[in-house]
Amino acid sequence: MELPISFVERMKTQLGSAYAQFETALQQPAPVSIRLNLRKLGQQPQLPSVPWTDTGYYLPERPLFTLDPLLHAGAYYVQEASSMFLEQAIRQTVNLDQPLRVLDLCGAPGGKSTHIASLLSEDSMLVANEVIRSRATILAENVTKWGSGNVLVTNNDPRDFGKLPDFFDVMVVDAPCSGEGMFRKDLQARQEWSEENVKLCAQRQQRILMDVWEALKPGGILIYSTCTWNEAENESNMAWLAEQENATSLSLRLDPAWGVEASELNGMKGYRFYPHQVQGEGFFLAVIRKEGIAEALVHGSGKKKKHKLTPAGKKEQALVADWLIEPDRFEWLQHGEVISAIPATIFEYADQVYQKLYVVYAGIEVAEAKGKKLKPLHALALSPYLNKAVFRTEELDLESALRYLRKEDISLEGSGNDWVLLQYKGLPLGWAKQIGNRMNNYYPKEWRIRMELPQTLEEELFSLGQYL
Ligand SMILES: C[S@@+](CC[C@H](N)C(=O)[O-])C[C@H]1O[C@@H](n2cnc3c(N)ncnc32)[C@H](O)[C@@H]1O
Repeated sequence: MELPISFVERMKTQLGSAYAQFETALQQPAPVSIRLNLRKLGQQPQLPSVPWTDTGYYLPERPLFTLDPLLHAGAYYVQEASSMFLEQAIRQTVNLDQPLRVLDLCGAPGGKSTHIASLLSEDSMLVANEVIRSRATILAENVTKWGSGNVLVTNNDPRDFGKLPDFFDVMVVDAPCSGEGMFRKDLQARQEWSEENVKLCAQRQQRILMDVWEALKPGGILIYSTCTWNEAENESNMAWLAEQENATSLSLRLDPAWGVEASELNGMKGYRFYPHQVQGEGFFLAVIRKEGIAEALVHGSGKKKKHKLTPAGKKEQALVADWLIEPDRFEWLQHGEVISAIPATIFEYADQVYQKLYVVYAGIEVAEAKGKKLKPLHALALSPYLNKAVFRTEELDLESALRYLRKEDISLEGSGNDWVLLQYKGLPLGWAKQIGNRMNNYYPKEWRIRMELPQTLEEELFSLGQYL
């Protein structure tokens, strides 16, 4: 692997005698890891676990993930292991038992957003943001598959968050960076790297931090991370932030067996991941507290306010309410023909987000109402709040599941005129509609598997199911 010369020089200075081990590790294949969605999968797989998270596992090799229906069902997320350290940062510095408002500023494709969503209580709200429109769509897709009802996906520039001063209890800024930690996986990262680019990245990160700082509550927690090793984009940026603003660095407890390295610059602490010390890619994380006293969270002010979110019509609501388990936990909303549900406990805050930002997706999109016709939406199928009891459900084998996910015609015994929930290994994949003896495939076109199926389909090609 060809590494940029000035990168090598700098890493030699940074790592000293450990440089040779570091370079050897960079020649090895990157480990493959996944993080489970416990709302969907109860069992622990028979796989070695990622030590700093409760839900991360290493796989022996990189399988054909695309051909695992369980991935499309949102049962797990393919995520690089070091990044799962975010869980330690959150668990050790945030009280997760209280309702929180959390922002994941640089969210796409959704590794950290889905992880945060799994850690938060159901009364908390996560705003998963991505500035690039096409990437915000991918983020919304992954958040929808994950199925948490309390996430809003937004498509805004960091500076737009200034319109929500002192709003968030926790902010995660997983900043765009020079990507040195991805060198062994990503040829483009190696080719695009330059000292000049490192400087530009560091400046952009400072701008991003300044833009969102105002939206963090006094006493709130900012978690900053990158997948690069140079000091300019990491510790120096934290020290710079502490010079500009009233910010304190927080320490995390480390288990020495993890191999994570603690660093410090001007009193600002950071945590570094090197491939010769951990089973994961390059990563840096730091936790900062904005000084000041946070006010207690009160849900709703009691005053009548003009809301941007429109309640669903009583008639429509009555027709679809039993499509969710615990329908009373939700506020039912209508936007054009789409009826959706959002946890009542986050309604007021979600409305404030709608007033100020561009929301791409929110809560659970339940149904489309066209005149008297109601169509269940894909997000409902993927939501753990779906009330399966009110729908006809059919279990698919691997081949039919993959054909369904490719949006091909599938045939099932039956007749009538019914919405049918299709499942694989007990997990919903999406909807089909029986019309007479025909079955119409309602899998979202833009999400379909485009890859041709191999001649013989064996579960070992990959299904997480083989490890359960
Ligand atoms: C490291 S990636 C985020 C990965 C994501 N957090 C995850 O875990 O899946 C950084 C993201 O920042 C976005 N980004 C690029 N420029 C940005 C900017 N100026 N402000 C905010 N985000 C930006 C990129 O589009 C990219 O999605």
